[in-house]
Amino acid sequence: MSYKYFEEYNEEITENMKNNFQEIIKGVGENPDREGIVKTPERAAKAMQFLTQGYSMDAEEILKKAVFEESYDEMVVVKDIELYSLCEHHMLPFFGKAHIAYIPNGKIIGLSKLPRVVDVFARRLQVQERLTHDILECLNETLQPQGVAVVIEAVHMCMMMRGVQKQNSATTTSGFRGQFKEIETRNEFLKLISSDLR
Ligand SMILES: Nc1nc2c(ncn2[C@@H]2O[C@H](COP(=O)(O)OP(=O)(O)OP(=O)(O)O)[C@@H](O)[C@H]2O)c(=O)[nH]1
Ligand SMILES: [Zn+2]
Repeated sequence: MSYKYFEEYNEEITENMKNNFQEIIKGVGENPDREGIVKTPERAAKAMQFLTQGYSMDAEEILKKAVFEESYDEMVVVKDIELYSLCEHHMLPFFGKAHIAYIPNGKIIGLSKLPRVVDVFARRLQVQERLTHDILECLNETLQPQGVAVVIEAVHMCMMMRGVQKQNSATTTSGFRGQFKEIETRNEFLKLISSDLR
């Protein structure tokens, strides 16, 4: 994945976060001056900014750059869009796949913009439900399609590495607007995302 829209780390934020990560390193009982760790606060500060870069992105701006007038009015499905996010409760990763479909209403969107919109909202502190909803509403408002659907399947490290420590449970969330409220359209979408075709 390339991040054309993430240009530079903010020096002041990096410095502040660096100091905080130094405290965390001390807190876990490590020596912050140990050779392998001495640069870790800065690396972690930069990693955290990368992982939350969605706050400085505007999804509608990204989408608007690639909206084309077109009379195609069948379902468009982009499935298996990998996503990485941080849960807002523990700041631990959750990750998985998003599947998106829409039925155009005179306008289509450049295909790459759908994964970009997923990243804009995933690269924040999130819960899976809100992530699903954010993507859905953004596409609905920007494209005003005949219908839009989003399904996200993800696993949460906060449920795997700690807490209940369940390694095999995955969470599915979904949202449907417009024609996808109709069972036949919804089923067609669900069938398409469960096929093995790539
Ligand atoms: N609905 C939802 N819950 C989430 C998500 N990510 C993490 N959580 C949950 O957020 C909840 C926070 O609950 P708390 O009881 O405040 O925190 P906790 O004591 O760390 O909870 P445990 O994880 O059960 O140990 C937990 O149930 C997590 O599983 C998410 O994306 N959606
Ligand atoms: Zn969590």
